[in-house]
Amino acid sequence: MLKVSHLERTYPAQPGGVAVQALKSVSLSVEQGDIFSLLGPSGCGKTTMLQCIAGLETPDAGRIVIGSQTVYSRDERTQVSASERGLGMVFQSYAIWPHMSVAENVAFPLLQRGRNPGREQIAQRVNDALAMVELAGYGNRSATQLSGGQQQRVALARALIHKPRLLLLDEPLSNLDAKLRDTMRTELRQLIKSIGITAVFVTHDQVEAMGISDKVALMCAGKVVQVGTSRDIYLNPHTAFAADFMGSSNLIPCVISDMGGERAIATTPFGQIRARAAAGLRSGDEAILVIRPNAPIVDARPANAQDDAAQVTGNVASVAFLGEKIEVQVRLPRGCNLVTMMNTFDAPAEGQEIRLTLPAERCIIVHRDNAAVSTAGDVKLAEVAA
Ligand SMILES: Nc1ncnc2c1ncn2[C@@H]1O[C@H](COP(=O)(O)OP(=O)(O)OP(=O)(O)O)[C@@H](O)[C@H]1O
Repeated sequence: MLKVSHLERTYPAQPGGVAVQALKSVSLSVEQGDIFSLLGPSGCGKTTMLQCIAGLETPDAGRIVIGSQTVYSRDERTQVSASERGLGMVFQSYAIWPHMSVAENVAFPLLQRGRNPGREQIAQRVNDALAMVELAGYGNRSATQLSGGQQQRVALARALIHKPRLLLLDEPLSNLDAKLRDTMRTELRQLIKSIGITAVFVTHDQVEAMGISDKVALMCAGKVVQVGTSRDIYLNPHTAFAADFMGSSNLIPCVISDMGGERAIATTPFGQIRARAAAGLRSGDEAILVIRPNAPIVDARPANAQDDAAQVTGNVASVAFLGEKIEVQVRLPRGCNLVTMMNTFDAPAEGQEIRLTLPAERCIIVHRDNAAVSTAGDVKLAEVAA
């Protein structure tokens, strides 16, 4: 449905500033009917990407194809205008007009284009769009009489009124409070899926991306660094950045001391750990061992994993109460802290000795990159190598 190839966009330097390379040869493709998220930290290029797809920003190079239509190609000198791309957009601010009724807000794009389709047809299309977002019967209300979540649905109805082939959403939930955001995330996914439209969704919130998307493109500094389902990126990150941004992780510097078949051995400050390894790593490489907080099994040894699970012993440094779960920091040998999640009812005492089993299939060795190695204390890689 959408294919972006080698897209480049550099914002020219402002007086006294430097040029910003916002997109560096970005390629991705989105399947028909998928909700596809662009996820990454602030400034990584998500909005620039979305605006290039929308035709609101002109790339410097590359190609964008929507359906079978090339809407931008530098080589072919093609540039289809935003209004001719057949897209619907929902922005962070919703851009709902407070002085208009719900129906007038939704009808706005029909009247804007200067081809007024006639009262009856407008009313029919507004009613259809409102029904799609489950706001049938709300047309005569003032837009200000709606809750934040309902206003967001009005914005969605307005984006759908032209029956777009692709829906673009730029952080559409970020103005809602935390609890409503959770509800709306589920609701928005159900709505988009029931309409059957393909959607590209921009967010910097990994929980939001995981909850709403069929696929995620993880972006960092103008590049797409990994594409996959949320589950795939969570379970099989390629880099420390991907592990750190998608979920939370213990990132431990290590050296790969053996690589055989599906398992590798990571030499870490607290011993040798068997783990899976990301593609492209070799024996002798300096790398990062990723241990998700929910990976260790506390004070237990799985009966069927005797040879494939390392055991480490440490002391409880701190216990943080988070409701259903508690976060336990375990101080391991040579200054390493490992964060693990435990059931609230199993809370250990601070200072208590604790034994962790680390099954190999739950640990993964990934490529080093610039992600902060956050939980490994002050251990230096050189020490590990020694
Ligand atoms: N009009 C502009 N002129 C100059 N630089 C810009 C412009 N728009 C964006 N940038 C820069 O381009 C880079 C990418 O910005 P972009 O808005 O695409 O990132 P983002 O991932 O959407 O960030 P956020 O999540 O904060 O919205 C940033 O360094 C930003 O400062």
